Amino acid sequence: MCPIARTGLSSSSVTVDPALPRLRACTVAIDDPGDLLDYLAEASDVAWIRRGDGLVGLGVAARVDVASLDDGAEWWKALSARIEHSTELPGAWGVGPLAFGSFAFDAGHTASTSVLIVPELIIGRRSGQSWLTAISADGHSPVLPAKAPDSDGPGRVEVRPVGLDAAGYAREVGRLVERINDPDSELAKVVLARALRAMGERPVEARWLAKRLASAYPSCWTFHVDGLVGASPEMLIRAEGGLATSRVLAGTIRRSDASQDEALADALSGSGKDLEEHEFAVASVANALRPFCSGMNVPDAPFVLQLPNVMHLASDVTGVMAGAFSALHLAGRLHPSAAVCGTPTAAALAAIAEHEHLDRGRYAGPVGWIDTHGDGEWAIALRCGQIAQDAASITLYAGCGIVGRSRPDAEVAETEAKLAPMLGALGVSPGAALGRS
Ligand SMILES: C=C(O[C@H]1C=CC=C(C(=O)O)[C@@H]1O)C(=O)O
Repeated sequence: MCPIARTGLSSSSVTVDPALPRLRACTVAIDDPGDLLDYLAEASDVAWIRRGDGLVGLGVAARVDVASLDDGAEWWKALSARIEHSTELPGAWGVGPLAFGSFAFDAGHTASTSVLIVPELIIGRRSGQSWLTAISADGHSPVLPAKAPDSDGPGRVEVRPVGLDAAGYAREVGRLVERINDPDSELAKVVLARALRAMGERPVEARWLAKRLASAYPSCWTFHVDGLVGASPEMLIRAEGGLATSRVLAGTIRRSDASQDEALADALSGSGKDLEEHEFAVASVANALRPFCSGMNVPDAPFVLQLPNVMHLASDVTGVMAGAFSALHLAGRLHPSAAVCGTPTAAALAAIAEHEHLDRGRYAGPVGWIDTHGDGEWAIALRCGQIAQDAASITLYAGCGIVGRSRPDAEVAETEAKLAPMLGALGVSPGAALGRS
């Protein structure tokens, strides 16, 4: 049995639902367990990996479907108050009992649920320190399980559009550009997405995809929660000990070969159309975060973030929190940012519903984890796909910010570049999947 030495969170001001379980958590330091993704075995297991470090969660100690980020924040706050935690690593950020979650982009326009999962066992590693946390009703001690065996992957994969095909997407981009340029319209930017369904010869497995994504896109946050798997470059909100950080991306150029990188980076940072897209995204995040901060740093100009497939204009917005705000509470204020929705928000949401012809599900919604102190990391679920319940297929998504100067053919090409990570992880050549040889 794991001795209970201290509790995880003060329960002041939390209304405790008696239906919530009482849980005991025990954290122990361990030797390096190797590749964390090797431990993923079941579809309910969760993962959060960057540069080889991170977290995997196995089994389910508690799970809830919630209607909103705020409902999720309340549920976790109440459950946290019922978790007793003993730990060999007191004070270490993100170490201990956690909830992992994935939220729908627009709860009002989707058949998808939003979910929070508290795993029974968390295996973590950060900066050379590894640990195990067990969470259960009886407070048993954590034990490192055997690594799960590798599968053969999905085999031959067939890809088809869901909703709009490339020509339909280009047509809707053209219509949006006309609307945005109409002097009577309040619309300034709309992020329009498209989707592909990839069907495997064998089941599509999160672990297979996550391992390939984590190795090909190490600087991105590779995630898996409830069938949503991807490698996102965009951090909606990271909360650590009173500091809030958001990595805002908008404005994209496709990479070709390394000899072109400098010219491409110059072209991107000098592109008026991309800078306009980016400014809307930064303003939406900075304005939403400001009321919760006593001080903020909003960069005057973006830097160029280089990924294997694309370059993005990027800004790291930081703030010192003016109170104890949880990462999920802040995610609820920031989502949907103009990086995935548009400006102004309500008009952009309505335009998305009208022009996109797609249920986004959890694509472009927050995905991440939260600890019992309210700290955590919530990325925007981009460069991702949702595995079907029967694992026979995965739906892949990509979107682009449309402004008055956008060109339909260039936006189609940009969605193709953004689909490349998931297609590559599935072993499909993006050219073949998109009807180009
Ligand atoms: C909406 C997506 O990307 C966003 C993040 C970075 C750059 C973007 C852009 O340049 O349009 C998008 O705002 C996506 O990947 O599906």
